Amino acid sequence: MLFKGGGLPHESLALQEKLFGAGPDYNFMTRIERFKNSLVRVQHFIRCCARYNLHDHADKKWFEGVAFPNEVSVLGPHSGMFIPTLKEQGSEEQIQKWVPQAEKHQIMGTYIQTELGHGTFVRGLETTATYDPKTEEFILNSPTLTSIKWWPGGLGRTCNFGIVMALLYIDGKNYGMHPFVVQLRSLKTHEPLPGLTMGDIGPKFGFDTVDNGYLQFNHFGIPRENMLMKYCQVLKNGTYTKQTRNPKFSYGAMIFVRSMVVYEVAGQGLAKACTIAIRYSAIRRQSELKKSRPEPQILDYQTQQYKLFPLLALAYAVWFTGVRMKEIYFMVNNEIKQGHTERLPELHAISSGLKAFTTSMASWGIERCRLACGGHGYSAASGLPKIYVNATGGCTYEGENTVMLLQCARFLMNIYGGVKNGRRPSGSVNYLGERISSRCTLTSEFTLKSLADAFKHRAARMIKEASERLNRLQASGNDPEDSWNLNSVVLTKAAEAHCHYYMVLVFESVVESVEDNCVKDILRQLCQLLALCGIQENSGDFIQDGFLNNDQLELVKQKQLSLLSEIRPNAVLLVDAFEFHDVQLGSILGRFDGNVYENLFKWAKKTPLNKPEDLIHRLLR
Ligand SMILES: CC(C)(COP(=O)(O)OP(=O)(O)OC[C@H]1O[C@@H](n2cnc3c(N)ncnc32)[C@H](O)[C@@H]1OP(=O)(O)O)[C@@H](O)C(=O)NCCC(=O)NCCSC(=O)/C=C/CCCCCCCCCCCCC(=O)O
Ligand SMILES: Cc1cc2nc3c(=O)[nH]c(=O)nc-3n(C[C@H](O)[C@H](O)[C@H](O)COP(=O)(O)OP(=O)(O)OC[C@H]3O[C@@H](n4cnc5c(N)ncnc54)[C@H](O)[C@@H]3O)c2cc1C
Repeated sequence: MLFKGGGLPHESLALQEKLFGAGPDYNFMTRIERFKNSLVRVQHFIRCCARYNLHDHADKKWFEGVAFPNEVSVLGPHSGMFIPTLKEQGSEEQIQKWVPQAEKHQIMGTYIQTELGHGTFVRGLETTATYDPKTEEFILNSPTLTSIKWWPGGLGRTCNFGIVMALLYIDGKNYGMHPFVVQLRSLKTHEPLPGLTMGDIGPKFGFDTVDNGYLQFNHFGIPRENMLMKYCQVLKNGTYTKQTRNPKFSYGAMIFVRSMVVYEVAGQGLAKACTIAIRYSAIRRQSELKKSRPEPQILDYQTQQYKLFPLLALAYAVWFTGVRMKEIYFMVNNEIKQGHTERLPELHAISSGLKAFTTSMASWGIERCRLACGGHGYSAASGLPKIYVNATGGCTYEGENTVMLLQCARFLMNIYGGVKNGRRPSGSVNYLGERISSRCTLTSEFTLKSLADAFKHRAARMIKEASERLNRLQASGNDPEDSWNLNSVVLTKAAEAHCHYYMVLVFESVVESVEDNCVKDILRQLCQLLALCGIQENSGDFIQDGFLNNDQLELVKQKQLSLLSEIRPNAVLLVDAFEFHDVQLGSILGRFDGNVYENLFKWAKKTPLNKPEDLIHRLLR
């Protein structure tokens, strides 16, 4: 690991200092300036990776965090979607043809699926790719206004290639959604190719540094060889062949990004927000805790600890879960490459569920961190607004969270139904094969095992009840689709309970794996706090079937509050342990040196509004 801990080559830090610190500040730029500035940094990033022979993936990701603090550049869709899709869905010759160019950034690609009228419902997408055996071409077309491609990152001005998801038609027959490699712009002039209408979709809630764009096809021809043909082929004469029964292989890029989002977006975003809020809370002194005593650090108020320490515990939990999610993705993906696709449904379910669960929790948590920082939390100088608007996009892109929870619930219903027919579940759902014990083992010791068992009980019960309610709805005369919709709130909650249990279980396993007793004790406290807060915030789920009683809930609350003061001495160390460089944090409140006020004043004086300009003076006269 070349750069972990900030061993970044000096000039890159100098560039970052210039871009963020001494020079024009992101917060003082217009949207166009931010976009152009991001492109400058993309070029610098690519040059540095070549100059320092940066190939280790973790090193590149760390460096990306410095070059693009809390923002997505066009490298996101390019390396996060375009290249992985080529590798996963392309034939050997297609990989050889396009991947080297893409990895050298000779071509810049994006992933073009969503349309003006459809994002969630992929089967409702309208862009067509009609095969013409005479010219051996696919003719791409946007048949309606709602079929215009809309949202893809980098599509507006930057990317000259894209993977386009379109309905394949041969001899009038619709073969469904397939991926096509499409050159969008001339490699010489960078102008859109004839037959394409393209542009940027305009300002957004965040993502200022990315030109999310639109693309309208007007009978645009591409060679037959441009359909990605690892799993399905179209021969010259128009014959369609396929090597897989599972039509969802073409959805593979989405599983990859969902699996990565847990760590890269939710985990990193929440950990940064906790770092900023907890460091600032140790700096900020306010009000009077005791008469005639100096103003205390706001981190000494129990309410401030109650706001932030459960989020710190959650940040560690999402971080560990994100690492595990990546491990599972690469393991199952390798199995699929060997032809073993049995675990694809579970991978789809757990990646959908955890992507939804963790991005929702992280968005809520980042905003709570901002609120805990008072007025300065509301300043762009805190870095928290930018972290929030970029992280919360993860609740929508790569599958809107409600829909992703329903996908997870669909898998859980299938598994639960199978258990009733004698099938033994495995992996992340193995607990659904166990008898649900109604005996609660929670004691005042609150062992991690007993806490995990409580979440297991809650998830198993809610999945069982969702399945039984679905059956009752159907038995009372509703057709399967209406029964599903009338049960969908219960189903999403069952999916959340499953993901919550999964996250507590991962955290427990990490704590048990730690050998250093001091670290183990501190992480155990965080895991206990995570679980106790989960019980407190969802107490109805735990007392509904009598699993927990009021006395036990009182014990939960007492332990939760006592943990706050136990964690207080280590709180700053626990956020320092994330090892974010100041440039990665992008926050004056969260500076490692704690020198907040002097730098806040310096920063404010640089704001463009403070530049003496006749126009403003005239207006103010
Ligand atoms: C899944 C849908 C909702 C429904 O699909 P549908 O076809 O209708 O299927 P169903 O009828 O519901 O189910 C049929 C069966 O198919 C199974 N199924 C469904 N999907 C899959 C799948 N993907 N894989 C396997 N199996 C699947 C389903 O379970 C059913 O099985 P069964 O019958 O029950 O057995 C679908 O419509 C859908 O997916 N909708 C969501 C659309 C979506 O996700 N769009 C995303 C567009 S791209 C986008 O948004 C890009 C955003 C990028 C933003 C920038 C990101 C920056 C952050 C980068 C993150 C880090 C990257 C790091 C990279 C690096 O490390 O370098
Ligand atoms: C920052 C950002 C970057 C993006 N980048 C890309 C990209 O690079 N490439 C790309 O192709 N796309 C991209 N997208 C588009 C993104 O994938 C879609 O926005 C997303 O899939 C949601 O689809 P939609 O916008 O059509 O919302 P809709 O599907 O219209 O959803 C709107 C609302 O309806 C609800 N809803 C929809 N269907 C159901 C259902 N079945 N059950 C219950 N509720 C439902 C949803 O919960 C949601 O609240 C990006 C989006 C954002 C915000």
